[in-house]
Amino acid sequence: MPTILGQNQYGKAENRVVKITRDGDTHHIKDLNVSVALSGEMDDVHYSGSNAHVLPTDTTKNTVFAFAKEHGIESAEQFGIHLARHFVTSQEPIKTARIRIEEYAWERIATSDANSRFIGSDEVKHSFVRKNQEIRTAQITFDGEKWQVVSGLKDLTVMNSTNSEFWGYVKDKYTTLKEAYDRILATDVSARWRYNWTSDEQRMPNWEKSYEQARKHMLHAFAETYSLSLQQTLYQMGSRIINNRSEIDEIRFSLPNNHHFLVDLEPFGLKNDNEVYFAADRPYGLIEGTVLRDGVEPQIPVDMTNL
Ligand SMILES: O=c1[nH]c(=O)c2[nH]c(=O)[nH]c2[nH]1
Repeated sequence: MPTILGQNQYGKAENRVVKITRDGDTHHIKDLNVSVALSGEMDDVHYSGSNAHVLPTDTTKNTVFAFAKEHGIESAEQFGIHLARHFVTSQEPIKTARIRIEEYAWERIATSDANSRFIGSDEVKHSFVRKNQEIRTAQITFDGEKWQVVSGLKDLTVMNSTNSEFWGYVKDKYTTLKEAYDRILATDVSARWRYNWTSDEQRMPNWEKSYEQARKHMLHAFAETYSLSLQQTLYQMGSRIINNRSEIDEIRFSLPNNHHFLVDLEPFGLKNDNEVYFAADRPYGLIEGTVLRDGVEPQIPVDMTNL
């Protein structure tokens, strides 16, 4: 045969499942985008078209919705673990399941405003505004023995309006950038972190707490680092998480440097004393890197933070 089949996987991508949990008249929302990718003994379907090993992608979609009802959605990670375990243990030919999840967060609309027409009503218990700050991500992979859980977030937009400098860099004949001793540092954080939990189902991390803590540590490190480069800030954010969270061994960041250029106001006879900036959307610097616990092998793919 002149050709052979290489890596392959299949499943239903982007199942948008919204689960409302009713606790009396107080409701809770979980809003997920779930992508299923299965792989295993799938040579025949590719070579001859025999579907004998193929669980339809349509079934994987139905399973996502049925599991939301049967198991509930405690956390993105826990939900992904249920799904991955189900596909690998219920279907002989399926050897590995990878579940990718994006979670969109919602928060209750606060109605403490004295003028609110909702005061005294039940509205606050079932009215939500989508938190547009960040999207939470989770990827769960199970091969029948070992688990790999990589959680993360994207589009977490942050800015320091001072405490950032950039100078002392290489200058060649094309360099025009002026050294900055007080600049804006802004980025949209995309991060993926890997848990060292791989097998003992009795000792799973607390996924919700771990996410909140990882997010908190990266934000605190961003705010507290007096930055000489975004690269330095990246390392501080990662090492703060590794040092404070023993369940996390590796974290990878993709950080666009959202440039803010001082606007020349001289033509209008005005002095710009680091007050008025042009926020450029492109091109942007792109600073990416992994921070690891010492002695640990990296496993998060280089491109994963761009998903
Ligand atoms: O924090 C930065 N890192 C760079 O590598 C870089 N390069 C550049 O032009 N501006 C910046 N800023």
